[in-house]
Amino acid sequence: MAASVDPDRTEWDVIVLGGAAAGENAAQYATQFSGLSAVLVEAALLGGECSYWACMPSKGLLRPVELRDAALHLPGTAKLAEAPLDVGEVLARRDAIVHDLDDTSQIDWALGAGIDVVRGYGRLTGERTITVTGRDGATRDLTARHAVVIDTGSSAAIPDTPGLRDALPWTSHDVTNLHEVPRRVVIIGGGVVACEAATWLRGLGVAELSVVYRGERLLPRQEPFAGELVADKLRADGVRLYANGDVASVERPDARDTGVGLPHGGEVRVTLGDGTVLVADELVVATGRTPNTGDIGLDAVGLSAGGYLGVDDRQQVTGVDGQWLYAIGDVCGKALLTHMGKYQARIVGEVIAARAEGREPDDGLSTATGHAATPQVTFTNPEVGSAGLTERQARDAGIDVETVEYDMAALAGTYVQREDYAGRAKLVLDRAKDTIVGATFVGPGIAELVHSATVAIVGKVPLSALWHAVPSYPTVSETWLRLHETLNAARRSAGA
Ligand SMILES: Cc1cc2nc3c(=O)[nH]c(=O)nc-3n(C[C@H](O)[C@H](O)[C@H](O)COP(=O)(O)OP(=O)(O)OC[C@H]3O[C@@H](n4cnc5c(N)ncnc54)[C@H](O)[C@@H]3O)c2cc1C
Ligand SMILES: NC(=O)c1ccc[n+]([C@@H]2O[C@H](COP(=O)([O-])OP(=O)(O)OC[C@H]3O[C@@H](n4cnc5c(N)ncnc54)[C@H](O)[C@@H]3O)[C@@H](O)[C@H]2O)c1
Repeated sequence: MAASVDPDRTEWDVIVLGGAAAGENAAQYATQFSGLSAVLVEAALLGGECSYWACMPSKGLLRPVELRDAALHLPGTAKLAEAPLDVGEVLARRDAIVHDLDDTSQIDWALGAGIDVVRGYGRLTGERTITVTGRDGATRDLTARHAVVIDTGSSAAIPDTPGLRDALPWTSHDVTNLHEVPRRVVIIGGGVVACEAATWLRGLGVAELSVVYRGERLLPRQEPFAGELVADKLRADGVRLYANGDVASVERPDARDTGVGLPHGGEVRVTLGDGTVLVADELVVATGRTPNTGDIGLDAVGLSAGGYLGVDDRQQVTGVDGQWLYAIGDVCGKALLTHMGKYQARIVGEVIAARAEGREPDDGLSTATGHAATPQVTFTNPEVGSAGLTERQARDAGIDVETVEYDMAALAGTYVQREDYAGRAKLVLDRAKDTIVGATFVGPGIAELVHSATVAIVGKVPLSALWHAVPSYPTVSETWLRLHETLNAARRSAGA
């Protein structure tokens, strides 16, 4: 189908509400071999959070910080790295990475792929129908012949702490698109966003940085040692960590909306539950996400607004008859990660194409297998990479668990990287099947190691077969060999 942006067109085979990367993939997979037509309805920038406000700018800010830290800890480059980062250049590269918040290249991609784009805010109005409101307030009614896919994503959640909203704190949008580096910053939250943001803010020169979070540990969804190793490094870099830190109130007398990434007013005072007062020039809220389902017309199709959308393994929304409504990405709450949203999109696109032809999709068109191995890399220093289940999750799932851990600092492959390498690996095994159900690696430069674990988990490769997968010397992948040897030794001594 030729691309068109015909302003009078009202009907397509597939409507995707929300044009993030996942939505783009769903439209592509639904149309590419089927002859179906699709339109993306996008209220802001085509490409969504990841391209402009999340994954891409954050990784662009983290890379120079990581590189300088690695150089500082290697004889021969340490002196070269003593100079602080060139903040102007780092921010300019970040701006290039987010295309100066211009989505022309993504629009060109969509139209080139034969996918239409309608700009505006869409709401369901009934079965397979959406009303889009443009920036000028004009409305347009769209109908889908076969399917509607919801990809409206999520937004930063702001807790109901007294004074917090009125203080106009930075969210992930501001901290990834910062234009000034404040001298003193308080971050509320201890998850992925907080830990990554603390890493780049300190690296870019924030002089006083405090992180206040609920619970004992950073990165609470990971194996406990992950948060501990990240905390050790943040502390060593001068970041103050407030575990079990409840924020009682926030005061900022002259909060002002100065624009994205600029300080939103003057000094801010953050009072913790134990009476500690932290004074800063900016406050960052990183306490989780809220699905964007509050105002997308869910009541028109019999669903409640505000929560995550329940879906089955074909990403079809549960509680709606007729096999026409699907949801992908953050909005379905399965895994708030770009690559998992795009995986769901690939499956959903093919499911829609099959059903449009009148056939039920084959069993392989299910997101169950991929989700059982969900990989994630947190780009802190050290990096935290994981796939599948933690030990806790595996035990809760009733699996007969066996675990093995290894200190990655003992590898030749990590010693050549830096003298002070600190890292740890852990495998979670299903004892009965002798297969891996979870893996965690923590250390500088482990990001690319994660996919080997994902392959082992998805392929259900027995350990006896993995033993013959020989890692190159001297690489970080030799972690696999040492984990095998450690496990064999433990099994032998248990047997003896
Ligand atoms: C700081 C940060 C860093 C991150 N880093 C990573 C990372 O490194 N790797 C990773 O895998 N994940 C990362 N994530 C998570 C990742 O950004 C999200 O999982 C991903 O963006 C979710 O994509 P999505 O498809 O759900 O939609 P979103 O990216 O949330 O986009 C939804 C789109 O829908 C549009 N929209 C919403 N409602 C409507 C409507 N009613 N009508 C029309 N359009 C609408 C919005 O304008 C938006 O463009 C990060 C998140 C944050 C906050
Ligand atoms: N590299 C990546 O893959 C990457 C990077 C960033 C974000 N993400 C995704 O984005 C999602 C959102 O990340 P996030 O860090 O915002 O959320 P999160 O749910 O991962 O972490 C929230 C943190 O805030 C703490 N918290 C919650 N309420 C609090 C309060 N009132 N006071 C103090 N602490 C409080 C929690 O204890 C937790 O530590 C994650 O699920 C993650 O998958 C991924």
